[in-house]
Amino acid sequence: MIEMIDISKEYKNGHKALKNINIYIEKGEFVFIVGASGAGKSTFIKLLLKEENPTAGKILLDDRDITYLRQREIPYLRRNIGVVFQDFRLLPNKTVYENIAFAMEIIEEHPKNISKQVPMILSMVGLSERANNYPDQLSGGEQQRVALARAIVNKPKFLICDEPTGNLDPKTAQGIMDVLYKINYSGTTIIMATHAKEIVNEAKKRVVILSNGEIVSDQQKGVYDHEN
Ligand SMILES: Nc1ncnc2c1ncn2[C@@H]1O[C@H](COP(=O)(O)OP(=O)(O)OP(=O)(O)O)[C@@H](O)[C@H]1O
Repeated sequence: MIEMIDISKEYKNGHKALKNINIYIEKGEFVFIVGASGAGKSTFIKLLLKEENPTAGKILLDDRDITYLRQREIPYLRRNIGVVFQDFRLLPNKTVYENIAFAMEIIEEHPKNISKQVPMILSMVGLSERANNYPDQLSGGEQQRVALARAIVNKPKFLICDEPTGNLDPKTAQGIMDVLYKINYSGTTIIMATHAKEIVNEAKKRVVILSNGEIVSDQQKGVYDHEN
């Protein structure tokens, strides 16, 4: 589970990006975080990834207080949280296989596990045929599948996605969503920040709406029908 208790974030320039956020995300949930540009979605995600610290409140991850972590405690978090961004962020000089394997190498997985796990994940995201291609030889949708494979190869409990379909056409985006639903079905908790109304409204999942740094709606099988 992830829990935020009375979380606020004020940036150094005095801007209050999040105000008194209270949210509890159960293991296995799929949660959309939506809201207009500037509503605080990226800040919410940065707090979970420990890229920013809150100015008030508490964050719990599986009952462990992660509000303030020391540098040496961050790897604990990174093993539990996979992450995917709008712009894929693949390593251009590594093949698809190597990009995914690299995520396992940095946590010092045994080479035997790597050579077993990477082909399995590639098959799960439908990219077995592309293992030896480089990122610039792939379509946007394929690159995002590689990013997804890399994010889940170490079996994190949580997958955080920041606009994962933002650079993709609707059909390709739907393909990415299908992979995300499959990952969620296998037990991974997913938190996805997005502007993609159609995807949110079709999904019938939990929808949390942020507006000016506050949660203004939090509904199971929710919809995102606000203007902008
Ligand atoms: N490092 C920063 N310093 C000061 N203000 C910031 C910083 N990062 C974000 N903000 C401000 O905080 C508010 C929330 O920003 P955030 O990036 O979380 O919004 P968002 O909902 O993700 O927007 P978008 O959909 O455009 O990515 C905005 O008004 C933004 O200008």
